[in-house]
Amino acid sequence: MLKKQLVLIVDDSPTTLNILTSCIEKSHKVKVATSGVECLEMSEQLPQPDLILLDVTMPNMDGYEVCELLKSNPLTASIPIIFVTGLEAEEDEERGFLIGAVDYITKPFSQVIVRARVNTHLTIKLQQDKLNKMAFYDQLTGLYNRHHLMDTAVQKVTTAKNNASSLWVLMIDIDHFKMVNDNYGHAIGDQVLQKVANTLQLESSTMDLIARSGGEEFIILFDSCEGEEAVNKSVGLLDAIESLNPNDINITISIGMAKLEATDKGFDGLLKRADDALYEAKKNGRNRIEIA
Ligand SMILES: Nc1nc2c(ncn2[C@@H]2O[C@H](COP(=O)(O)OP(=O)(O)OP(=O)(O)O)[C@@H](O)[C@H]2O)c(=O)[nH]1
Repeated sequence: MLKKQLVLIVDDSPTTLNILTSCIEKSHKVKVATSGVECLEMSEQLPQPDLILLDVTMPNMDGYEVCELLKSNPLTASIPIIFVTGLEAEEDEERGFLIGAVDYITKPFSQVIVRARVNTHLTIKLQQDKLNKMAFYDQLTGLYNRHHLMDTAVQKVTTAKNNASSLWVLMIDIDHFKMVNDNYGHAIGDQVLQKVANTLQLESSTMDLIARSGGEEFIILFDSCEGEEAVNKSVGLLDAIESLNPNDINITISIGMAKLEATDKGFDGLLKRADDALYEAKKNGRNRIEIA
């Protein structure tokens, strides 16, 4: 069964809150906020709302200001907002759309219309979330995919160069993975990939960016991490996989590491050095780390 989506209703009038809640609470989860400040706080809290019904005229901070703040915050920018308001002039409605609302409902409202519009925008949000998931994440392991990693890596290179901070790239490849498929079958191979991915994620810090770049290959970016620390972290990954024994199969990985240099113009050269180092690690016997 589909998980119920969450709607945050924001209004300083308890009567309006009650009517709107009764309109939609049968089909959706509902939370309420009675001020703009409360709305901003609740919008960042997990689980985040899938949709916000926002009153315009409220004391202290009006709905337009709340909407602008939500849209300028990367954590809340993608939450759709419907204004529900007594202001019915065309300029008011235009202003609502111009600052990023997806819809505008004027009071007194029809419950049927509110329900229909809420359902429409929740459906769009659900589809948008699914598309984002497919665009950014690897289906088998749940890690980021190569496409997302490449986009993010370019930004990280720019940030590291501007701040003169360090950035490391690790290319990781499971050793002799073809034998796992050949000996145990593709389905077990998939389970091994999932367990390796999970371990790499658990062993890394939340700041590290981990992606499955294809097949049995992974890429990790270490941000603001100096040489000795980066090497220690890589050794930790190597050891964790060696002792994992997924499905009672002895698995090891090889790692190629490279550090961003002042001469690097973008991410490609850095990635190529990590790839060359990985090739050396394979050539020199596997289950080992080589640094470019
Ligand atoms: N089960 C499974 N296997 C995959 C997947 N993607 C790629 N592979 C397999 O991964 C294997 C990679 O084999 P190779 O490139 O020869 O490398 P290897 O056997 O790991 O050998 P080295 O890298 O040299 O240590 C191939 O058998 C691919 O079919 C996947 O999503 N699931």
